[in-house]
Amino acid sequence: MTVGMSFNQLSEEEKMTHFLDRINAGEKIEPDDWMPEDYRLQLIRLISMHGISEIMGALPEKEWVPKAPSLHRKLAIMAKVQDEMGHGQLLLRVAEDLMAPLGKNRHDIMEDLFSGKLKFHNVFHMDAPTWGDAGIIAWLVDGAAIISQSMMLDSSYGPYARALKRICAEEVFHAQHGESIILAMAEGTPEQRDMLQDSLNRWWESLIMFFGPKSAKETGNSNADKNIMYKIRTKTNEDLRQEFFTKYIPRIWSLGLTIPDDTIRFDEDTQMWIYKDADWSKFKQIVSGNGPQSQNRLDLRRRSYKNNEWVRAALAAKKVI
Ligand SMILES: CC(C)(COP(=O)(O)OP(=O)(O)OC[C@H]1O[C@@H](n2cnc3c(N)ncnc32)[C@H](O)[C@@H]1OP(=O)(O)O)[C@@H](O)C(=O)NCCC(=O)NCCSC(=O)Cc1ccccc1
Repeated sequence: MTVGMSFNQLSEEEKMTHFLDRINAGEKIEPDDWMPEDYRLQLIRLISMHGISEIMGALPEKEWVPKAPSLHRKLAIMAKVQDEMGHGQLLLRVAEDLMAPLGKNRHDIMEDLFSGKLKFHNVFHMDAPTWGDAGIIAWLVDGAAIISQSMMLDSSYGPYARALKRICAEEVFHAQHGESIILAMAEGTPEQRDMLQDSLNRWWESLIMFFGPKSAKETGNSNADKNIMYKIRTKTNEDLRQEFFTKYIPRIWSLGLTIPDDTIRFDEDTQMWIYKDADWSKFKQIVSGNGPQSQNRLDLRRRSYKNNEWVRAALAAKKVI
């Protein structure tokens, strides 16, 4: 920047260069800083989806709170459900700050969820019919979430990076809770092992989908490519999926469980896992609200939002929110 010149006098191109210099130097962008519109929109897209997924993600395990097999398990799963809701609240606050200059707030996020404009993660549209599913969600879905979120701990957007520090620390506790359920079932009766294997079979394709489709790296124009350029994230969807395989496939095999994909293997030449890809047309259907539990869970969220209207009105009258 020329000495004596204020930031506002710069052309849009010069502002962009200044912004990219800042993020390339590892500086954090804060809510009141100048940011390109595209950066703001990418953050809103990612963080509002992440936040709402945490909230919708509490619902499959919430179903297991009354049915947990012991008091110890009930306390742990209840704490996890509360944590996930807390993560959602934290992230929606971050998204709200980004949306405020566009004249939007949390109500718009909820309306977008109810109208289907704002999608939530594929895994939370699925059934969780047995205790094995509760174990797989905590062990492998949280395990996948830790992998995808840890890559953003040093995200260029300060408020997101700071929120993720707390979220990732809590997700580690969740994954340990899941591992404990899985180990107990894997060492249990033949019926418990069968239940666990059934759950893994049911969840495997959803776990492949969790990281999103392979990004269109060639075009350089996918969300992942843009977000890598903006230093919001550091890895592509496929990098994350491969990391997940490397971490969890040996653990799954060591428990004597089988992965429902007889093509899966590590290729020494490419140092990549070869696997059967997910059905991405099915993924599109699921995330568009046509998964087995999509509408039930959306209805539950809709009802609770409506029932709590009076709380929001009371807080707004007191100017608390
Ligand atoms: C890496 C990725 C997952 C995907 O990369 P992106 O750059 O976003 O995507 P990309 O452009 O490659 O995809 C093209 C289109 O596909 C969409 N899409 C992609 N994947 C999914 C999907 N799985 N499900 C549904 N849609 C998906 C994507 O939005 C885009 O749609 P658009 O074109 O915009 O309409 C990213 O969202 C991320 O890092 N999120 C932050 C962390 C986070 O959200 N964590 C998880 C939740 S919390 C958790 O799990 C903890 C927990 C555990 C247990 C219980 C309770 C809670």
